[in-house]
Amino acid sequence: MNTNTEDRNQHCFACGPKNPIGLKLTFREENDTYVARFTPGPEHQSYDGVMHGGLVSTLLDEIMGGYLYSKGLYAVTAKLEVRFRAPTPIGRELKIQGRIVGQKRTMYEMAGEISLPDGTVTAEGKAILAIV
Ligand SMILES: CCCCCCCC(=O)SCCNC(=O)CCNC(=O)[C@H](O)C(C)(C)COP(=O)(O)OP(=O)(O)OC[C@H]1O[C@@H](n2cnc3c(N)ncnc32)[C@H](O)[C@@H]1OP(=O)(O)O
Repeated sequence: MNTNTEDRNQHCFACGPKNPIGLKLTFREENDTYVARFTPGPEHQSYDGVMHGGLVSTLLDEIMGGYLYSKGLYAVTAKLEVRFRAPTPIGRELKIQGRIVGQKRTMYEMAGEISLPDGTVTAEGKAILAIV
């Protein structure tokens, strides 16, 4: 683990600006929801034209964990559940959203969602994050 606080998380696969093969997500908060947008390319696919399910899970993991991190809470994912409702297509802008659902002591229950410009939800996430 990198102990240099200046450099910490700069190589995160999902959001690190210094990761040359990362997704380089950026975020904003809207009405108690964390939001990012990402357009997957051919390098992110599994079957032809469909985003890889592991990367769909990465987007959901990041939006939920990143939201807590943005609030100054350093959390790790203790549990992640993904429901793949529809194929997530390559080449269309995805809206990724995450929010806090509940909290018990150091455990946060989070929810996430990925949707297409027409509002179709392609994946939903539920996660338990542990503050460390
Ligand atoms: C910019 C940053 C954005 C980051 C977004 C991405 C985040 C990530 O992907 S982080 C990487 C993936 N995650 C990890 O590597 C985490 C690895 N796991 C761990 O570090 C530990 O297992 C950790 C911290 C989650 C829990 O460890 P520890 O505190 O020792 O707890 P543990 O002894 O397992 O459990 C204690 C209690 O916590 C609760 N708990 C632990 N895990 C869970 C869980 N998954 N669900 C519900 N409750 C849980 C339970 O009450 C448990 O008691 P019991 O075992 O009796 O049910």
